[in-house]
Amino acid sequence: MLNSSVNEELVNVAGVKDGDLVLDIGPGTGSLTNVLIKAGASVIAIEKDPHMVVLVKERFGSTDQLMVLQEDVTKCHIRSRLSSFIESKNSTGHELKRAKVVANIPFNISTDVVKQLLPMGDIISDVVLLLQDEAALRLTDVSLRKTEHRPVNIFVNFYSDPEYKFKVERSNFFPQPNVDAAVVRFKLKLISDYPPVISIKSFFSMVNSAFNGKRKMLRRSLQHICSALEIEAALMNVGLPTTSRPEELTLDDFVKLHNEIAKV
Ligand SMILES: C[S@@+](CC[C@H](N)C(=O)[O-])C[C@H]1O[C@@H](n2cnc3c(N)ncnc32)[C@H](O)[C@@H]1O
Repeated sequence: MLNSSVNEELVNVAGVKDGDLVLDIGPGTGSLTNVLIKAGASVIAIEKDPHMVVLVKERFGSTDQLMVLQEDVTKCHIRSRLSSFIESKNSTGHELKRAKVVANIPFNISTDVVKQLLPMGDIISDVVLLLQDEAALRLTDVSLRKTEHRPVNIFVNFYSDPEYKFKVERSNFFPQPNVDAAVVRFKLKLISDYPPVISIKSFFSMVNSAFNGKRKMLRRSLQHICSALEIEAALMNVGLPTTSRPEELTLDDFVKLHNEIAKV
């Protein structure tokens, strides 16, 4: 990162304050980690590259605000790492509740990381990421109604309130990538604020099946769940046309439809 103010803005967007617990994914040489530590946070950094791990440990050797884990974040058991850290801090008189995630992650793992983190609202309050601009727009724009974008939008909006914060031009990076980046914030919902579905697992299974039959009417793509007539009846009962296609439904429509089908 050539422009260090971008790291400061990431930390500001997350509202990091003294005593917060922050997960930094891919600390690299530690430029973002440094801003987090200066803001007074306790930082858990997960870094895959052993050389970077050595580098970042050397850079912050004298601080007890940093724990570096040499792991691949997509394979890491983040929940147990965070909860055991919170428990051990709280046993020494702290009052840590939920962690924040602030990270400048490689673009190729961003969707996996978003899918991994958003369902952890019980233990994480905010996820602030620097993403490829196109991915940032796709994940946060609730008005997008393109078939290929909708399943992930249903997922993101089920678990969080997403917000596109600002664009970061490619000239801020070295080597310069051939795409721009953007900062996004996901405010994670507590479990009690999730849309009221009868079963989260079967809800997402239905959403995914609906979109697997791209541009197909739901009465056809959901036929493995129940008959076309039953799907048509469920659509009518929730106030939707019997000819509805998945890209025409909002998150709320999917929730109502799932709960209606579950009664069958
Ligand atoms: C774009 S650099 C970020 C550097 C740093 N955060 C900064 O602001 O200067 C990405 C870092 O993520 C690390 N990384 C890549 N894939 C990873 C993975 N699956 N798990 C953990 N770290 C990963 C890389 O080794 C690299 O250090």
